[in-house]
Amino acid sequence: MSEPLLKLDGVTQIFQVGTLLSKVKIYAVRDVNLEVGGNPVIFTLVGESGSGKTTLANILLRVIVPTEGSVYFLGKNIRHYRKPEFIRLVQPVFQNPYETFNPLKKVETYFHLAIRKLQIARDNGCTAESIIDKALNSVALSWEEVRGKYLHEFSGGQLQRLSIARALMVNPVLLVADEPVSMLDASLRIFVLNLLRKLKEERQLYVIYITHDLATAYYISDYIAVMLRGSVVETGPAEKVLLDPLHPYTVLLRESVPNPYEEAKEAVSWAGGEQVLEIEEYIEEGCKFALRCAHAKAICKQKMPPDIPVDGVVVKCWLYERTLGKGV
Ligand SMILES: Nc1ncnc2c1ncn2[C@@H]1O[C@H](COP(=O)(O)OP(=O)(O)OP(=O)(O)O)[C@@H](O)[C@H]1O
Repeated sequence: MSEPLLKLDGVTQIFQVGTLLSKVKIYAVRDVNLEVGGNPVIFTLVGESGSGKTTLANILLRVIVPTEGSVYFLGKNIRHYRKPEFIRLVQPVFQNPYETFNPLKKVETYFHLAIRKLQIARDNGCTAESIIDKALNSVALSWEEVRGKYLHEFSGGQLQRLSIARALMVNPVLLVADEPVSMLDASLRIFVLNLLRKLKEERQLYVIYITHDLATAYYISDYIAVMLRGSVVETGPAEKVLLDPLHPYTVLLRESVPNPYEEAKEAVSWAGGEQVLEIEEYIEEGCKFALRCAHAKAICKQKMPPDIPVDGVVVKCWLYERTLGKGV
């Protein structure tokens, strides 16, 4: 693949918040530059509440057109894909599987609808049931187990597998999974995470995994991008970023997880405990961590650091400016 699968170039999303009399612009996502490519990977966006993960997911899924910047899929701006073409390439998996399916309709209705809308069976010369069965088998379910049943007849874990199966029916290249396991209990969480890994290996599927949970991020990710108040502060191979973090914010996060080898068992308490939206951190021009960082210098509060490559990782921090050959 010559072009990266996914490339984000200066992606920025500004929202207006506040009342009519005191409106402020916040950067929900700010100047995000990322590339996902090479062999199929699970690329995780991890961040506390309000860090911009869902906004970025919505941009990747074309639900939102970013205020600035562009997203390229296989070298082509995602805005230039026709809708059916884009749907076949990129599929979402949402947090709450109970909201994916209407309780008054049989779950199979959604599978048949997708087949009809996207003309999947006709293109492949297969029957609808065989396509549904194949997608269900990928998530360890079968047509027999699903036929004629309604939402209340499935567990949360089964429903999340069903929503993954529905996404798989079009044989997408990329899944954008926004907090897909946060509403499941621990054993089901591991099952669904392992399933995503299996799908990556067996179906050559790329996955953007979005989570606030550092432990599951460590468990599943090949690459990781740590988000804070709309900015990606550190990105690179997951082991490197999580075990040997460079950005002071990632260091703080890492210290807040008792033991990363406790695979996805522990709920992560974010640094600083309960998150309070610090509106100043969204609005300020400088680094989003400057107000809380022990290493902050004058420049940190004034100017957003650039993306600085350091030893296979990219870090947005003035501490590493010297590696750009300028000296701090
Ligand atoms: N439509 C909107 N209008 C105004 N502000 C918004 C809108 N959508 C998101 N925001 C704000 O943008 C910021 C980022 O929100 P976003 O939902 O992307 O973060 P998140 O990391 O996904 O958080 P969570 O994990 O809580 O869902 C937040 O301050 C949020 O309040």
